[in-house]
Amino acid sequence: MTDTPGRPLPDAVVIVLYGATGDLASRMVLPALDEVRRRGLVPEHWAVIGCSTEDLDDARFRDHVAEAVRAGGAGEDNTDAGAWIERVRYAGGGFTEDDAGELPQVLTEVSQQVGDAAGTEPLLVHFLAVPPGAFASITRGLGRHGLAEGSRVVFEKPYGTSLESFEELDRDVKEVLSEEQIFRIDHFLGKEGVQTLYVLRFANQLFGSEWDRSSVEQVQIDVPEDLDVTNRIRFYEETGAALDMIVTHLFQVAGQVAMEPPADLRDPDSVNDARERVLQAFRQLDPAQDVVLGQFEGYRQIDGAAPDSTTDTFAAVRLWVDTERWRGVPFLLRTGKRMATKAQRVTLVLRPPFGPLAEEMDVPNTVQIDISGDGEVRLGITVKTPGPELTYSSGTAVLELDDVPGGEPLSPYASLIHDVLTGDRSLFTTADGLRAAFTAFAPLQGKDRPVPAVYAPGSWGPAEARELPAPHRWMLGE
Ligand SMILES: NC(=O)C1=CN([C@@H]2O[C@H](COP(=O)(O)OP(=O)(O)OC[C@H]3O[C@@H](n4cnc5c(N)ncnc54)[C@H](OP(=O)(O)O)[C@@H]3O)[C@@H](O)[C@H]2O)C=CC1
Ligand SMILES: O=C1O[C@H](COP(=O)(O)O)[C@@H](O)[C@H](O)[C@H]1O
Repeated sequence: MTDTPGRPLPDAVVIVLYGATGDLASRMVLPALDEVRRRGLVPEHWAVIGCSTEDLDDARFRDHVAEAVRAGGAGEDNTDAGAWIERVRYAGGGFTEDDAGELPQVLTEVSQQVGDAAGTEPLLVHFLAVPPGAFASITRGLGRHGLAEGSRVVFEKPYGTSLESFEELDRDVKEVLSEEQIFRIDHFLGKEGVQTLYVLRFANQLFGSEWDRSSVEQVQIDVPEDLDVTNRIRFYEETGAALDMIVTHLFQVAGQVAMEPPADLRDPDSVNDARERVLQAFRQLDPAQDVVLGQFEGYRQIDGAAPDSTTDTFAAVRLWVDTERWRGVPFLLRTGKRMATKAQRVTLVLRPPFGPLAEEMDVPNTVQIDISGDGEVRLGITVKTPGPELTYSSGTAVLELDDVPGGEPLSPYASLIHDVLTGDRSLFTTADGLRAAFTAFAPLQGKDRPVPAVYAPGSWGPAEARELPAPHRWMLGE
């Protein structure tokens, strides 16, 4: 078992996974539960209960878990997974305020077993991998059926889709839970590359001393995807790229880049506070100057899309962070579906050097952090071209994080689940942070929202988006 320094795992835990047969639970959460188990990041005494609407028995649900874990890529030698899966229980009938289904009975049995074995009452974790429309009803149910007290509750995204719906949901949730019990997931914050951002900055004077407007000309947070949306068209028609990615993931990553130094990096509240506080300095987006939306050609022909749909499948924005550190430095955020490539990169574009070479450098230095997969740090630097002449070449030095001695990257969901178990809230969004994010984003949900420009599938999005990073280009392409 591995505790976060200063943050022990509880002696015993029971995790209830709501929506246990759904897509997210099957593809992400169940494999991540096995990952934390394999890595020794769960207490000795732990159990999982799946809760969903489907009519299954324990045996059939265990088959489902085994298949999810196998498909999640645990590897051929994951033979001991059977031991925990054999203890998994299933509670059918769903769970709402009015009808708790089979859960109370199953939970009583499992808590008793785990508690007896551990000699202490287990911590109860509720993981809500259910459609957002069910968040409020399940939370009220936790209160009404006596399952809220002392528990931790994980909410999937989106926790609200506008400032108003966020406030309404948060009001409902807070009638039952305190802020300290609430863990709002943004899985981008669990990525190794995103977590390395502040360590890179605060542990290395080389970067820490330059992490402001005196050295950084612009910040790019670029997440192009080549994915299609055909299999998620209902969700996509209601959401679009900006709401799905910008106000959620990319704003949080921007907060991670832009935050002021936390008082104590080992204190989750202090880290969380620093990141979420800077969101309050995000200026409201200006749709006329700073936003380009796009829709890929052919989107409206997808079965399920409205023939006159104005849903955005691409969004690029120029965000301004009104703090002393970042005043005047554009944060350029871009994402879209069916683009030329799939990548996830944060780039700090540095100002030209002072001194004798200032006029000669036409390729800017960059600090790049790849936040996909296990993460990578890349330094775009200029060196003397080896040879007899004094000429210059730009190159990239790459550090893959899984090559770091002792490094064994965790997937984002495994990392965040471990944090829930230890009660570390540093990588979870707060109500104040989300309020600030939705406030900055609100102009994109009003009458001034731009009409999406059409772009060719497989491209870098609408041509208009090329202007946003001027005088530079999007570092990943076009
Ligand atoms: N899928 C993904 O890639 C991602 C999903 N998310 C978020 O994860 C959450 C789940 O999404 P996803 O897995 O795709 O959705 P799914 O529809 O695939 O799964 C949700 C499951 O929850 C069940 N459910 C609904 N209400 C209840 C209830 N009251 N009690 C117990 N179970 C219930 C549903 O049953 P039934 O079908 O019978 O209603 C369904 O099995 C959403 O908040 C989504 O926004 C976030 C990021 C990515
Ligand atoms: O939440 C979401 O994230 C994915 C990208 O996630 P990643 O695991 O590939 O980093 C995105 O494709 C999806 O539209 C969005 O809902």
